[in-house]
Amino acid sequence: MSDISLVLLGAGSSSRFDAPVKKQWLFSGEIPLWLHVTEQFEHLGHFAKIIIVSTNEEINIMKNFADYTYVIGGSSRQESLSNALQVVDTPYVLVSDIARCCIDPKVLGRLLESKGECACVVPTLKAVDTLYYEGKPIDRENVRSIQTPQLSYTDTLKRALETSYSFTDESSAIAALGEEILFVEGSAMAHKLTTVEDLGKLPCLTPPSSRTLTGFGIDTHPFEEGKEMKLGGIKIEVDYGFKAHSDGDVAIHALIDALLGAAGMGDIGELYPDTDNNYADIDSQKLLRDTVKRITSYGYTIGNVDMTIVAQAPRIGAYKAKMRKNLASLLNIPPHLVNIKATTSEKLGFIGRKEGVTVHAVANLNYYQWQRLL
Ligand SMILES: Nc1ccn([C@@H]2O[C@H](COP(=O)(O)OP(=O)(O)OP(=O)(O)O)[C@@H](O)[C@H]2O)c(=O)n1
Ligand SMILES: C[C@](O)(CO)[C@H](O)COP(=O)(O)O
Repeated sequence: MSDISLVLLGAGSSSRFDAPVKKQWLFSGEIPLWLHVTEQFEHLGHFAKIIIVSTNEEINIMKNFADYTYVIGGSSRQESLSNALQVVDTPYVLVSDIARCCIDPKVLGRLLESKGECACVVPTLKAVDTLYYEGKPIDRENVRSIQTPQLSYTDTLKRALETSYSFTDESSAIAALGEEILFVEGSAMAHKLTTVEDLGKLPCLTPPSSRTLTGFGIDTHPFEEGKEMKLGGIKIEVDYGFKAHSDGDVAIHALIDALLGAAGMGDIGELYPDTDNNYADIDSQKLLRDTVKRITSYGYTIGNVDMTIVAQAPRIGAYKAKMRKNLASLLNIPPHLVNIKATTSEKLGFIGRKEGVTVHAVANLNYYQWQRLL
C-alpha cells in the first residue's frame, strides 16, 4: 500500500484561457485533459488515493468517465487544496495542478526519491534570462520558478494552510512555517496551460479524435386552453398552448435532451428540474442557450441537429423556416445544419385525437478542435 495520496487541482475557472472550452475539458485523443493528466500519474506511480478537485457540476460529468475520489473545490487554489486535504489520510501528499498537464517521469522520479528528506520537495527551474527587480539587475542564480507536482508531509501541509493568508503553492505555505524546502530539477514539459498560446508548448497533448457523438431526445406535452404556444422558440398562431412547468416548448425540450445525450450529460430534468420554481413558465430558449454553453465549455461543438414534430394539430409547415433560423442562431451553427420535419400520426392515438404533440430530435457533436487555435 502506498503512503502517498495524489491531489489533482482542477476547480479553476479557466478565465485566462480565451476559448469557449474550459482548459480542463480540452480533449486529447478520446479523453479530456483532466483525465489525461490523471492517467499519466496512474501510469507512473502508485498512490493510496487519487483525489480530483473540481466543481460540483463537473464532478457529476467526470464520474461518467472514471471512478476516483472527487472533491468539490473552493474559490481559490488554496481553498480547493484545503478541501482535498480533508480526505487525505496518508503521511505524504503529492499535489499537482491539472493545468500542468504534461508529467515528466524524470521529475516524478526525483520527487519520489527525495521523499521524507524535507517537509516539501519541489521541482524548480533556473532563470535563463537576465533579471531586474524594481529597476535593478539581480543575481539570477538566486532565482527559481516553481512547478508542480510538489510532495509534502500531509500533517505539515495541513498545518501550513490553517491561516487566512493566501499562498500560491504548497511550498510557500510550508516555508512560512519555517520549514526547509528541498528543490529538485524541474522540466520544461511541466509548462502550465494558462492561455491559448501555451497549447503549442505541451508535447504530451494530441489533437482530439474526429469521433462524432450522437444523441437522441423525445418529449411530449398535452395541450392546454388559453396558453400561448411556442415551438422551436416561435409563436404558433393558435388559441391553445402546452401544459407544462416551463413554457412547454416541446421541440426545444427534445432538442436539449438530444444534445445532452450526445454529450453524455444526462437529461433535461436533471439540469432544469420541474420541481424548481426558477424554471416555472421559463422561456425554453433560455434553457437551450444554457445547454449550448455547458456542452461547449465541456469540450464539444455541435455538428448538426434534426427533429420531427409529430402533430395532428396545429399545422407546422408555415413555421418550419422560421424555427430553423431561430434554432440555428440559438445553437450558433448555420441554418443548413438544423433540419425540422413535421408529420401527423394519421389520426392515431393521443396525437391523432389532437390532445398533444410529440417531438423526436437527434443531435451530433464533435470534440472541440483546439489545435486550430494555434
Ligand atoms: N479555485 C481554484 C482555482 C484554481 N484551481 C486549480 O489550480 C491550478 C492553477 O490555477 P490556474 O492555472 O490559474 O487555473 P485557473 O484558475 O482555471 O485559470 P485562471 O486563473 O485563468 O482562471 C489549476 O489546475 C486550477 O484548476 C483550483 O483547483 N481551484
Ligand atoms: C502552483 C503553481 O503552479 C506553482 O508555480 C502556481 O503558483 C499556480 O499559480 P496560479 O496563479 O494559481 O495559476
